[in-house]
Amino acid sequence: MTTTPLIGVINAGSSSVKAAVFAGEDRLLSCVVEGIGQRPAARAKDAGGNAIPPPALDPAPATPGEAAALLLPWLRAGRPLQAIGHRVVHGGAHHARPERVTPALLAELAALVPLAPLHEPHNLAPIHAIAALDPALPQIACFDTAFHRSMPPLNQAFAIPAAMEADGIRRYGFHGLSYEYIDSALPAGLRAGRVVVAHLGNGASACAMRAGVSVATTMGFTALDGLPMGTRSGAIDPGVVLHLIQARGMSADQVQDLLYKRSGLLGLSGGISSDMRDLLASGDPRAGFAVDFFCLAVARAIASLAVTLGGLDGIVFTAGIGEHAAPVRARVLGHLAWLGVALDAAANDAHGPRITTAESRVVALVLPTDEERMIARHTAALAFS
Ligand SMILES: Nc1ncnc2c1ncn2[C@@H]1O[C@H](COP(=O)(O)OP(=O)(O)O)[C@@H](O)[C@H]1O
Ligand SMILES: CC(=O)OP(=O)(O)O
Ligand SMILES: [Mg+2]
Repeated sequence: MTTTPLIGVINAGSSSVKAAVFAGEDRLLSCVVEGIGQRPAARAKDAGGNAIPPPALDPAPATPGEAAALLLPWLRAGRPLQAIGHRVVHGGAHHARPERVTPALLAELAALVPLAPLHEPHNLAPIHAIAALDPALPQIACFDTAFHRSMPPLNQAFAIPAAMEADGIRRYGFHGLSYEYIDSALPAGLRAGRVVVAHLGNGASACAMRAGVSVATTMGFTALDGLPMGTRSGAIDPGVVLHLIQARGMSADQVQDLLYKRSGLLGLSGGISSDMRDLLASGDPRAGFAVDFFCLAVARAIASLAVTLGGLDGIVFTAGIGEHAAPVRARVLGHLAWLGVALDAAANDAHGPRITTAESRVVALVLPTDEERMIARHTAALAFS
């Protein structure tokens, strides 16, 4: 009798680490560690969604890499995992699909750390920890950039000297595992249509896709471009960066810290919070300004991405803010009413899945993303094919 292999998954994001065990499409258990670097807290669920004791966070992890190392023994307790899949945010120009981890691959990925300073080190740390503990256990790296390698050259280029693109300075795009999962969860009729997916979490981006293929996306060479995020600026006039260095005497490290860690919702709100929950609950006008800025930026991105598709049939909201923040969705869609988007307010308050009226020309949906399931699918396909 053959048994379905058990696959462990580690998904280190910028503000959280999610981990899970899958047997085929069955999610046996999952855990999320949030508040890393501040007040870390863990929650865990069994296959039925019931709370189970999470791993002890002792010592308290200061980075997602440290949290992932604590999660590993918990994932493996009494369970012989046959492979582990990891989200690796940046795969660079040469990795268009998931790959088995080898020392050569790890050396190549280490060179990409400066392009994803909030993610790549934390993605690679657990891979190294597991390789040291159990060198025979197959590990699979699943790249957030891979899904976007299909984008047409026009949507990958920056308007800089062409030779620089050949040297790798181009739009890579991120959140690809999330977009790929959402594609698999779209209703069949919409899947063939012109769809913009808004992945709005602590990191946020949007992607124009059609028939399972990424056409254009808001994030760029790094996960700093595009929409404003929890603490990242999103798109900003590059002249500001030059000014900060040349006229204000800031070092490159100081500018990096400013744009990655002190900007976005946190910066716009005057330091109130990077968390959309806090901003929506706050009566402070600076929090309201940050929320307004975010909603308008998302709506502008959706309209701009619709151009790359030649029109728009569907909008999907996903990730922490997209799945849970009804007021944000309502405001974004309000800005897009002129495109023929008619919000169903009651359905939106109930978190969908469909949040537009039957008459709406464009359908809007709320679909929970599942990057871990996508990683498990890729890992099983690659490790046991
Ligand atoms: N109920 C909610 N209302 C508004 N925002 C929420 C809610 N739940 C979660 N969020 C937002 O989602 C973000 C986390 O999203 P998630 O996709 O889990 O992040 P990550 O980028 O770490 O994977 C939080 O920073 C928070 O702002
Ligand atoms: C790429 C990225 O920004 O990821 P996250 O949303 O997990 O921070
Ligand atoms: Mg995420």
